[in-house]
Amino acid sequence: MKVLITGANGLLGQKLVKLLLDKGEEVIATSHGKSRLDYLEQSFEYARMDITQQAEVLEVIQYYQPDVVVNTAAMTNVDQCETAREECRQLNVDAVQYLVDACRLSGSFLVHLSTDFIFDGEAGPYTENDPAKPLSYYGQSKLDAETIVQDSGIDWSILRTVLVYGITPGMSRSNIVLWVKSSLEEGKELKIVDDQWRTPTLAEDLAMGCYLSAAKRAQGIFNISGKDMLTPYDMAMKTCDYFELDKAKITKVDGSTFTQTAKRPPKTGFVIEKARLVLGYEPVSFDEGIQILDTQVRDLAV
Ligand SMILES: NC(=O)C1=CN([C@@H]2O[C@H](COP(=O)(O)OP(=O)(O)OC[C@H]3O[C@@H](n4cnc5c(N)ncnc54)[C@H](OP(=O)(O)O)[C@@H]3O)[C@@H](O)[C@H]2O)C=CC1
Ligand SMILES: Cc1cn([C@H]2C[C@H](O)[C@@H](COP(=O)(O)OP(=O)(O)O[C@H]3O[C@@H](C)C(=O)[C@@H](O)[C@H]3O)O2)c(=O)[nH]c1=O
Repeated sequence: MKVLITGANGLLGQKLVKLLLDKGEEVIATSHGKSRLDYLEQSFEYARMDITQQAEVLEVIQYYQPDVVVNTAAMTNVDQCETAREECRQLNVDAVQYLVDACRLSGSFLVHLSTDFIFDGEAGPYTENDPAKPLSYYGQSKLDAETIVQDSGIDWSILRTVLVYGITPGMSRSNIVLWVKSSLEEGKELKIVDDQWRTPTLAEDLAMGCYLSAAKRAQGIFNISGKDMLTPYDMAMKTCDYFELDKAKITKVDGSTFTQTAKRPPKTGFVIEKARLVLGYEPVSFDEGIQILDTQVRDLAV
């Protein structure tokens, strides 16, 4: 199948390009900047596509006529979304309408990425049928995008995920395992919350979820996350254990002392039985995920 990926320079984007190439699929990687994928050995197309530019979206998708479009691109800095709301809306909502309209013309199946932050975190872990009630503007933007996709009349799947971790070259943002590891290696002290609950997701598992839903053209909403319910403090302790870092540098705090611009849902996490049953999705444990990440850190350090 011919798959066009938006935001292909991102954490999920890079993992998905690699996975699809390893599977022998035809890949059109796109993003709004220049490619950060030239380390990959296999050949694939790269095209600039700023998804906030409607004409560009239409032109690129009409030109390539992909079987599947995977929309990974988004404004993913939750605190920045709270203050830069217009920019967040343009990228996380308006652009999704442009992608839907283009997919309708090309007949492409759309795989759209969404988040646990559409929930208020009062009743986690969540299934695909639970009512959404976002607390942040980021969460609201991702929920509005889901509505656009669900009301589109095209063929689509929405993959919701949680706290993605992993490593790729040229990352535009960090993630919990990496910033805990690098902060402690630099001798910094950390305050880490123990009152938020997540099912953290290895980027490779999320990429596999995208591949499975695309290959099966599986219609509907699927929870694609890790399987361990942990707090950020638990994750930090596990990171310290694995990388033999100094736990004394980490202070356990809660939301009363650790304030973030955007309100976080306290307990999310996903029930992933539907993805297991319909897609054959099976994630690694958080401990296995750290091991996988470590081998990649070593490879990148070489
Ligand atoms: N990371 C997480 O913890 C979670 C992520 N998700 C969702 O998963 C998806 C992927 O997340 P993740 O890979 O971590 O995100 P990243 O932030 O790593 O990647 C997003 C990519 O989108 C690109 N981008 C930004 N603006 C545009 C634009 N105008 N046109 C095209 N591309 C653009 C960015 O480019 P550049 O690198 O140049 O800035 C970036 O590479 C997102 O939809 C996110 O909402 C859901 C739950 C958790
Ligand atoms: C930086 C920092 C974070 N934390 C906690 C807060 C947070 O819950 C957790 C992860 O921190 P972050 O700010 O990276 O995570 P956050 O922005 O909450 O990550 C979110 O990203 C978007 C894209 C999503 O869709 C969500 O699913 C979720 O993954 O670690 C601390 O406890 N101490 C710290 O110093």
